[in-house]
Amino acid sequence: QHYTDAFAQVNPLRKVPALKDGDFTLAESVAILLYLSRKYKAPDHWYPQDLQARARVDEYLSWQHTALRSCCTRVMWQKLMFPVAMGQPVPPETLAATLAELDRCLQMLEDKFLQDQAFLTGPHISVADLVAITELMHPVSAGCQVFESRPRLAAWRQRVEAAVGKDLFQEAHEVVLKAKDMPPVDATVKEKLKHSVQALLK
Ligand SMILES: N[C@@H](CCC(=O)N[C@@H](CS)C(=O)NCC(=O)O)C(=O)O
Repeated sequence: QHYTDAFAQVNPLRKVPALKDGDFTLAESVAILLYLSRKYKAPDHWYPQDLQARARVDEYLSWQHTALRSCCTRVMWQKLMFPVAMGQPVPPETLAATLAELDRCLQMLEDKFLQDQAFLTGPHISVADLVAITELMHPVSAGCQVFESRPRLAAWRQRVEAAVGKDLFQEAHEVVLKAKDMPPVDATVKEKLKHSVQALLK
């Protein structure tokens, strides 16, 4: 669907997510999240007005794109999507290097961001926690034990789930957690995806 002309009208980058609000269209997940939190005047803790509290959230959102998000996506593709959905084996040394990078990223997430706080950017949940938990569910869906040997991160995950509510938490991750059961993609889709996903093999 994201390769159709109709979708390109909404997001010429042909990526999801994309937002259409009346005549206004917007790409990029973080920009969409901040747009929605401002439009609906979400409670302050999600994206605080306070200069430095907001800067902490911005700091996380800037870091995650090239760090946690990048390696969680690559783990999911290398461990699950290439071998299972695309029928393309991944060299074991490539996967091993990506998993080692995930480990380093998780350590940074704990040491630099979470520290001894309740949430990633302080005592209250913010959009940073939402962005982080959704990324972490990608390696979880591929069978990685992200939380098992990390009690601080596991306790944070529980706090995020409690803060958003169990049902919403489950609903938000339902699709990604079912990725392992998806049938192999057909040849046409594989051909279309080929170019955009090859970079995830590095
Ligand atoms: N920086 C973008 C990345 C968007 C992105 O890469 N989306 C993926 C799904 S998570 C996608 O649309 N992949 C399909 C493709 O590349 O063909 C964001 O955060 O929204």
